[in-house]
Amino acid sequence: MTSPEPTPRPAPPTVLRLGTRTSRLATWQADHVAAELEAAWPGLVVEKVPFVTEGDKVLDKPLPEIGGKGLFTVELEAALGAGRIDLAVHSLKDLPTDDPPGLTVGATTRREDPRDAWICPAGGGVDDLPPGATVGTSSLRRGSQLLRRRPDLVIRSIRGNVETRIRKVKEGGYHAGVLALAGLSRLEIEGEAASILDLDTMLPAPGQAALGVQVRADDDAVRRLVGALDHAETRAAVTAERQFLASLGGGCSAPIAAYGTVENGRLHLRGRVVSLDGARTVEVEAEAPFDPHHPARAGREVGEAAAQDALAQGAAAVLAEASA
Ligand SMILES: NCc1[nH]cc(CCC(=O)O)c1CC(=O)O
Repeated sequence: MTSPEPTPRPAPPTVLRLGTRTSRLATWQADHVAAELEAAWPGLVVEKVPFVTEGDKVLDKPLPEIGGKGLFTVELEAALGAGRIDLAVHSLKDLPTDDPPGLTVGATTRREDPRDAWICPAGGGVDDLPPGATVGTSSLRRGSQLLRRRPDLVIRSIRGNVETRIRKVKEGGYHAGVLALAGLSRLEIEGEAASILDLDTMLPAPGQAALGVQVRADDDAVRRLVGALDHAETRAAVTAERQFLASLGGGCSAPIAAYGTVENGRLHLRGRVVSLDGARTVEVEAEAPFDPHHPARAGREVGEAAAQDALAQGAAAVLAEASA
């Protein structure tokens, strides 16, 4: 009996097509991933392919109203599935927790500062706003956490990319706004923040401040290349956060916050579900040993445990109100 010749490993492609949105933030993120890939794999060339998504086009409606998961991602995912691009770079928090068929997150890059920044021309923080002040945010997570601290505030939708939202607040339509600090630092405009919101006031969105590099699940060559950018501690933390969200049945627009950290060999998760009026909060914590070789395993376990705890404390009722 003759054993078959071993199949030679296909040579990695030397040119990768990277799909990205075209906002300044998305462009920075795409350039960052391209540079990291080219640094990790000498000889590799990454070409950017620009996309305009539904979320970029519809700017006159509040995000939760347009609804729909993957508002900023579906066009890229379709192109990736069809083989028109080899990888897609997203802000991980914009990426729905369920992988579309045939796609997977090949890398979660090292997370930056996950906190939210307070944009307020008058300076100060949440406690310094006058009674009844208006805050611009389209995020139910941000709006409900603000009302939890300051029930008198008026939350109003604000749309547009990072720079547009800062401009709208400065023009006086709102007393303040909330933006991810990571977005400001990538654009080198942290100076626009009046202050940074502490985690007790404003727990971040699952995946905030990490990038997700999406690839075809069966594309071993690209998975190997992109895998070099995967950061194990970030992978564990964001897997826990995204599992918490998924197990609670929430999408990116649900009033669900979560923040995972790895310290002293343990993965720790804080999760929070807040009613839209800020009156009811379910707060949970969970942890498990962190194994750098299987970071996602602990992540799923911790996220699921935290979600079950939240459900036992009535999270479903709090969320039902939000989706009604
Ligand atoms: N939904 C838009 C979006 N997606 C990711 C970021 C920030 C960067 C990040 O979290 O990685 C932002 C802007 C914001 O929330 O202020």
